[in-house]
Amino acid sequence: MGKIFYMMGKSSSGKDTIFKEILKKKELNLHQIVLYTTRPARANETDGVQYHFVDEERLSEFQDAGKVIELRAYQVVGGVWKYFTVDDEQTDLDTKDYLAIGTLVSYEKLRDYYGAERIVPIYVEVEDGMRLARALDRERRQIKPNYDEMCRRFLADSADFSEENLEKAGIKKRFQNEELQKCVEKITEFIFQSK
Ligand SMILES: Nc1ncnc2c1ncn2[C@@H]1O[C@H](COP(=O)(O)OP(=O)(O)OP(=O)(O)O)[C@@H](O)[C@H]1O
Repeated sequence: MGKIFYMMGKSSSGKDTIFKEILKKKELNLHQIVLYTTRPARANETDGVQYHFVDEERLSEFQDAGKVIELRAYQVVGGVWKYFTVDDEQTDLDTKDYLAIGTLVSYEKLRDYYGAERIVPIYVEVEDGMRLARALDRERRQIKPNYDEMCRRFLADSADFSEENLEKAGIKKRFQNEELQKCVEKITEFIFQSK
């Protein structure tokens, strides 16, 4: 039986970094779930790689077919961009295991859709002060740092990943990301055991 290993954590907890490291481990044989979005592709993006870029009409077709597992909509200047997970032919849980990143809410939706035995949460945690310092370091390296947005995300994630919400979602196991390689090794071992 295939499983979806679902990585979550507050902003700058290191999800993206760990995700890439885990995918490099060929022995785990994990596949990616490519999300869908209605936002236009950026110049350096390729359809089917970062996202499947689709229009509202295609989204409606997926919705009518009951294939949209979770959807998030963001108001942006000039419209609304939607990001969503589709139960399409790329996800073959009979034979393959997957690695994905998401929010606590999207985790719960996938779990309700596929069943708890198929979705394994991987919650990454870093002490708040260290996490904020990493977020600031990362932001400083941007060509146009956006400190307002960094602070907004930091505060929003405190609420989204509150102890109460983690408890409600049934998240018990936590992986501390103090030292990257140690954390990656622990998660790799955990995935092997959970397969
Ligand atoms: N163990 C670690 N030690 C030091 N720095 C780390 C460690 N893990 C990640 N980082 C750094 O912390 C920053 C945040 O990591 P990353 O972008 O992977 O976080 P994220 O959880 O994906 O954040 P977001 O949700 O905001 O995109 C990056 O600059 C990354 O290089």
